[in-house]
Amino acid sequence: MSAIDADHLELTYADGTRAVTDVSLSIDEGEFFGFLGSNGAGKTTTIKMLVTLLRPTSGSVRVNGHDVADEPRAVRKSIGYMAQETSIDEELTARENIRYACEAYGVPRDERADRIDQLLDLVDLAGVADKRAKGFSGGMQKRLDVATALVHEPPVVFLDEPTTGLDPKARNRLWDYFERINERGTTVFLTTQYLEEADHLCERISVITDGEIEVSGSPAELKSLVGGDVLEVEFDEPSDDDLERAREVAIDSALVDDPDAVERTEAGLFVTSTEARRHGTDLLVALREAGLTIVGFNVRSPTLDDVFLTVTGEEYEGGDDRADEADVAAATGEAR
Ligand SMILES: Nc1ncnc2c1ncn2[C@@H]1O[C@H](COP(=O)(O)OP(=O)(O)OP(=O)(O)O)[C@@H](O)[C@H]1O
Repeated sequence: MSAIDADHLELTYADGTRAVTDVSLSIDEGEFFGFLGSNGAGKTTTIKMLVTLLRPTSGSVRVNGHDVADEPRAVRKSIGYMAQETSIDEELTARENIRYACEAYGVPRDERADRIDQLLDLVDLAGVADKRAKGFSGGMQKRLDVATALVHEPPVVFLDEPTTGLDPKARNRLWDYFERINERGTTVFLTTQYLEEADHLCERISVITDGEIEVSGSPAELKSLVGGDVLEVEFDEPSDDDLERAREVAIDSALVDDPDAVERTEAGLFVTSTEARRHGTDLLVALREAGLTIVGFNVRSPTLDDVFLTVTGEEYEGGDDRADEADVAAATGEAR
């Protein structure tokens, strides 16, 4: 059985915005699934339909075998949802927050104490269980958020940008918990601003643009769409004319048969080619002969950022690695 089956979902908001125009998904039980798209592409709207918070304008969804329109309560009981906004109460302690979630999700009374202890352990908050969440770092609050979404041991969890704004260390810790949950058999549906996060965690990814699924596949399958390795070349303070001349030299080179494989960057070029490793130096020679001064070059395997650029023609927005300064400070304090 699929954990999530969405068939031609559409959603138009009351003001006429067609946020989702065609989304079909089939996600297996136990799969770690990534849902990627630029800001405003329709990710949150899709998630909200899957978790029963928005009724599709058309199309149907089944989650854990239950129809979202006909059996919303059964769906809600079988999922955990970590929204972009935190759901924790800062005035309560970590333990009280989880206890409150147990009550809300109807966890049987005699199971609650054990469940709370297990979850505090799972997200490494046992040591601060009786401290108020107000004093927690951003990373600790997110971990508490994860715990509250898991109290009823749902077979499917939805994580909407769970690591946004966290520093890399706090993000890495959360990745561990997500992997642990998934290893226990939980299906995970993740959206993220960080493509490296999707690459690290997800078995399969769908990319949504303008409300429609553009492409789906494993990270390796998606990377193969880029069409080769990427040769990055950087010039010494190039003018616009220099960059244009360099682009023409690259397009004329034996490395490239499609002009779209050559991308201008701020100070150089990205050239995608299956021959980049073997014959990249020929291009460097040609560029030098054309009078360009090369100050750096590198051949690398494609990343999901390259996939996004190839598939959508745009750079992935939101891949901003700067964490909140307050978060970094708090996380550093936490490490001491
Ligand atoms: N309540 C609403 N009423 C009208 N339009 C909306 C509403 N909520 C979202 N939208 C619009 O629908 C489109 C999709 O938004 P959505 O929040 O699903 O995108 P997203 O991919 O999750 O983006 P983000 O990464 O910014 O959260 C956008 O154009 C957005 O402005």
